[in-house]
Amino acid sequence: MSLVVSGLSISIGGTLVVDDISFSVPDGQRFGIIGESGSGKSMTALALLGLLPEEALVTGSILYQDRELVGLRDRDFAAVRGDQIGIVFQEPQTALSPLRRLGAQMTAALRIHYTLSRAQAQEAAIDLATRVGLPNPESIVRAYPHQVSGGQRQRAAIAAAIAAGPDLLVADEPTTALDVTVQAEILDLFRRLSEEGGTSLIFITHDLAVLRQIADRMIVLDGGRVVEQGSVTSVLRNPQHPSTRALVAAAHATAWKRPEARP
Ligand SMILES: Nc1ncnc2c1ncn2[C@@H]1O[C@H](COP(=O)(O)OP(=O)(O)OP(=O)(O)O)[C@@H](O)[C@H]1O
Repeated sequence: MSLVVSGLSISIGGTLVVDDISFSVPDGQRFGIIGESGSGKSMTALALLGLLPEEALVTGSILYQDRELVGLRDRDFAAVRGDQIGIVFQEPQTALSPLRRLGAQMTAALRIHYTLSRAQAQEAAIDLATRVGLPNPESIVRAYPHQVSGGQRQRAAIAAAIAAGPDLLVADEPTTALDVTVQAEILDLFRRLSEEGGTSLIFITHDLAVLRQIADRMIVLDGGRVVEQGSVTSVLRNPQHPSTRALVAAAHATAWKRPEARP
């Protein structure tokens, strides 16, 4: 079992934003966390990555490959991030500096762990660009973020997240800022990466139509609590909680606009 979260609670400034949630993600599984805005999805993701605001109080347990992450020192968490757990955010701009070439950014995590010559770094960047389906890898690694499209920036951010070969990728609304066609391509990429590399994926979204394209199992968060869990197919077929029903209705309402995303 790659990740086991038990009784995780997070409070910030005395407010409980994540309330006693538990879930587990076996090796290689694609797992969805869904909920309306403010339900605690991002706080859960940030807790897995040791990136919560300093004033956050965390209790419970996050076991990753049998190692307890709650209470880990910043320095140790930094080693886990990138190396064992990769992160992809909604806005590739958050992950990518506008001032550095894509190739250097894609290989940043690698260069923390290995001393690479210029030629080796270049080769690794081209290899990563190829793996994430960037066009003309040899030239795109020399481009700056503003010189490529939003979808290509997200591919580069994904390349940076997988560079050091993490066993788990956490993706927080990674397709929300993209148009529907590009969104579908990025979902394909996540699926391919997890199938080829056996990487587990935690995919966070408010959109059930997106989630059904990528995840096998899921939890639904509402007010910081898990209100429903199970396989994506069964939750879609038979939603129990009112907030899950609202998510299903929203997914149906947008489905006519995007036939490939029909729930
Ligand atoms: N830095 C912070 N300090 C205090 N409260 C915060 C902070 N960041 C988020 N919160 C609160 O924590 C709760 C959970 O927020 P979180 O960002 O996890 O929700 P979310 O489900 O990811 O929403 P969204 O889809 O809008 O990103 C919200 O009520 C939010 O207002």
